[in-house]
Amino acid sequence: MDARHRSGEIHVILGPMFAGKTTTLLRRIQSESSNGRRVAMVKSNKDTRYAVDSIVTHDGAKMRCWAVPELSMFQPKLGVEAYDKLDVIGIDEAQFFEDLYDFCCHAADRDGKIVVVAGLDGDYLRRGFGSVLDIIPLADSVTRLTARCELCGQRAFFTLRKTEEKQTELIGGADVYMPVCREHYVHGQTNWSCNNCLVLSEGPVRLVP
Ligand SMILES: Nc1ncnc2c1ncn2[C@@H]1O[C@H](COP(=O)(O)OP(=O)(O)O)[C@@H](O)[C@H]1O
Ligand SMILES: Cc1cn([C@H]2C[C@H](O)[C@@H](COP(=O)(O)O)O2)c(=O)[nH]c1=O
Repeated sequence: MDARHRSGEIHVILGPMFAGKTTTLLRRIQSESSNGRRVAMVKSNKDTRYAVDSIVTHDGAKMRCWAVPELSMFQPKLGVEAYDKLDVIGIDEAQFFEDLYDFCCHAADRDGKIVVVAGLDGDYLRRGFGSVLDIIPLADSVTRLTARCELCGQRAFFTLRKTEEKQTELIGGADVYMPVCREHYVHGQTNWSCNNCLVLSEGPVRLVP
């Protein structure tokens, strides 16, 4: 059946860095493809860490994708005919797309696509990242994955930045970030502010050389 004639779906995969979001996305897209669905993957062209035109997990699994600055450019880049034939669209690094909400709405509600979205729900300060949290009310399913705390092995819910850069967007991997549990997130900050309180802590870990 043509995708336009069935109702679409939106599935969202969230979590800190190293939680397996991209791995889960790739598996889902590969499984849809094995079931005969026509699939395409898209990521932000801001992320050139491992490859320009592939989505790559931290342990090296990869799949070809379209890299675009904004999702509105996906259909023009792919071509209208190819877009119309698609059943499933996988989006990685969703936090970098400002037009995520509109794209997901149109793709699922209007065009009948199954959209699988992977991204960071929070930035290094644990604030909502980009438009990722905005699409939760649109979703059929939301899966929040956890990583392993790099300092104690407990479940990690947060991403700690190891460097002193302050801008929200800073492309990087294990050189810049690590997954941590709540305790090590709090103690890993040399100073941080929350709800107007400032805590100065030396903590057990020294992150900034
Ligand atoms: N601290 C870490 N540094 C580098 N790789 C890690 C670390 N923790 C986990 N990994 C690897 O990363 C994989 C998950 O990669 P990926 O799916 O790309 O995660 P995400 O997209 O959530 O960042 C794990 O299966 C593991 O092999
Ligand atoms: C926490 C945080 C992350 N980023 C960047 C760092 C990476 O390039 C991506 C996340 O990639 P992953 O597939 O989830 O491992 O986002 C950022 O720019 N700002 C942040 O606060």
